Amino acid sequence: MLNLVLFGPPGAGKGTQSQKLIARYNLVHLSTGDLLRAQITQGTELGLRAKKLMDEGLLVPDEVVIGMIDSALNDNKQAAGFIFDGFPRTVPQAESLDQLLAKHDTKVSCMVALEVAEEELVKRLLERGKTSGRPDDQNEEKIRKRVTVYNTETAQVAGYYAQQEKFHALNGIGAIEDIFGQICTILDEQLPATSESSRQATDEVKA
Ligand SMILES: Nc1ncnc2c1ncn2[C@@H]1O[C@H](COP(=O)(O)OP(=O)(O)O)[C@@H](O)[C@H]1O
Ligand SMILES: [Mg+2]
Repeated sequence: MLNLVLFGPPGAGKGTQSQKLIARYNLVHLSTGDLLRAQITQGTELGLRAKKLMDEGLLVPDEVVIGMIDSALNDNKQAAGFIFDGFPRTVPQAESLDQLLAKHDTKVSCMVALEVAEEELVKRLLERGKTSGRPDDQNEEKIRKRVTVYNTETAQVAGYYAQQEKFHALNGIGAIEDIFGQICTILDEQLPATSESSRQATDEVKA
């Protein structure tokens, strides 16, 4: 299985790249933000609690998002792999993800972090806010608050994966296609030698 943790601050391009990656690698996209917004739309109790925190740019408690990921993994037992987008956001969440994946006899393949400077994030999210309908995209103060929460609470998750030699950083400023190509290069290295190399080997045998 190919399990990618796609990492980066709000507005870094995780959702954009995830849409391209799921098509190419046949992965299931698990965005905790999207899962929480679905709960809010459905008006569940969990959604109501989450909305208050999300509107303020704050993190939802670890056990809430871990529970959602646990169910999503159980609901997708046939998946070729997953993209974790917006999760894990804390080190305890990263530790829980390892435990959850171990129950399914798999593990995180790698983390790709998209690095984008704050001014560019603010610009992108204000632009996204014109159409996203997301209350947390609507004003600059809230956006900066989310970036601060990312820097203080979330950025250290990168160190967790660096220790395991799974960390890859990319410049998230540039053409969407170029960044996609760079992520693909990293992911292709993670794949077992089934696709490119063994296809070549098979061709050689045939020839
Ligand atoms: N490489 C890029 N260059 C310019 N704009 C981008 C790039 N990647 C994403 N965007 C735009 O930035 C905004 C945030 O991207 P998104 O994928 O929603 O980020 P995230 O999921 O990390 O919060 C979107 O409006 C998107 O169209
Ligand atoms: Mg997103």
